[in-house]
Amino acid sequence: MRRTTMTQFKTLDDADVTGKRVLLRVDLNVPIKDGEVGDRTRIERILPTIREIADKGGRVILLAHFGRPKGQPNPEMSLEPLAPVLSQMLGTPVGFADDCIGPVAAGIVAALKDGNVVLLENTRFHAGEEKNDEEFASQLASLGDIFVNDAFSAAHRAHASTEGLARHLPSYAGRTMQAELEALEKGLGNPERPVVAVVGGAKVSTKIDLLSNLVTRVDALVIGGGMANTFLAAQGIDVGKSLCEHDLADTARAILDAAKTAGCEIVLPVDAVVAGEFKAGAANETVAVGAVPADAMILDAGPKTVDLVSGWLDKAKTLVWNGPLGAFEIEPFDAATMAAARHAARRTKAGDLVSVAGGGDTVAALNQAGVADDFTYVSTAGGAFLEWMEGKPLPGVEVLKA
Ligand SMILES: Nc1ncnc2c1ncn2[C@@H]1O[C@H](COP(=O)(O)OP(=O)(O)O)[C@@H](O)[C@H]1O
Ligand SMILES: O=C(OP(=O)(O)O)[C@H](O)COP(=O)(O)O
Repeated sequence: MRRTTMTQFKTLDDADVTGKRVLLRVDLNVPIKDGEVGDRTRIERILPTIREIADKGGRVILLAHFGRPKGQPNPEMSLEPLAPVLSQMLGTPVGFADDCIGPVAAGIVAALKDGNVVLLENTRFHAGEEKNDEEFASQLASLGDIFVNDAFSAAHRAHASTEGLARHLPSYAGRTMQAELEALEKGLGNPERPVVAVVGGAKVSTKIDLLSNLVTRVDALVIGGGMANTFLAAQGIDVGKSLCEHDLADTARAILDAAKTAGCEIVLPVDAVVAGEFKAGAANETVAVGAVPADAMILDAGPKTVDLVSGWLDKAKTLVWNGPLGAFEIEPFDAATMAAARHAARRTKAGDLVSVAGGGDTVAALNQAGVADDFTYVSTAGGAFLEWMEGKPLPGVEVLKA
């Protein structure tokens, strides 16, 4: 189906971290529910790298983004609440600096002792992060002696803390970065057909372009969640107030054409659970996709769609899944995602399916269904995982090879 040769970058095995200031890029873009961290998988996965560096006497300076604050400080997207969570999970104090560059960051880094850990504020509070600005990258670089990237799930972004920084400092892959690439290669390097991809979720504009390539690599593509609404609308179906990117209608139609050319079956919802508000327990009804009321929004796939998806999961030998089929965080709109997760898990346990799923919310959904351990592999990455599958070079990985 793809792919690159295995890892040609340096790892922590090659790094001398003792007494060094180690800028460690991690992905703390975790689901937050009622002000609390929901699913902790992304944090759990970075603990071994943090511990290894700290145990070897390195000074760990954590860099991460949260949400999409568009280059401006935004208290709602502060990483500060993550510091006590990290501290509790690591079993060691984790300091916090409320800026990732400048005197505040420099001061807290200068005070670090060997084995200490500090978290710096959201890198995306500076416009230079997403622009991969040289000056911003060099300001980050001035805080460290070496750079370790353990954020595979952000490796598809050519940002200052995922890509630019690696051109300023000696750079290494962290243990999670290494493990993700090895596991994906093992699970999907040479997949058994039919390969069925399921793509849902809410990040429509950033993921839709990937689909035109994905359809050339898989036998069927199930489109669900918010992503499906854009495709339904592109076919002239009224989706009411649903999450939908109407200006991507042409892109959606081009993907449908590309799928036809490639012989990839596209599976779209045939029915939907709709509600007037995005709220747990909101009054809802199940309707055919052609009958969504103008003042309602699609929040889940309906039972006929669930049957359709199950049928494709039965045909599949390999499943690649990113993005939930509905707003699974709020009941009862979790039904389709839970049903598909459990169905795929059953087939995997029976030895009939290789199932690889990824994405912050997708992992949370699998944990909510209680089946994450039954999947062949669960990646922390969503968009990066899909881009890896397409064979697209990931900037955050490529720069480590340079
Ligand atoms: N029909 C829908 N309407 C609104 N939001 C949806 C819908 N279906 C799924 N979602 C939302 O998609 C989000 C996950 O999307 P995304 O970030 O793309 O996935 P991942 O993090 O797994 O890559 C969830 O918060 C979920 O509530
Ligand atoms: O959560 C992430 O991606 P994902 O939702 O595709 O898994 C990563 O942290 C990247 O975030 P971004 O899509 O805002 O660049």
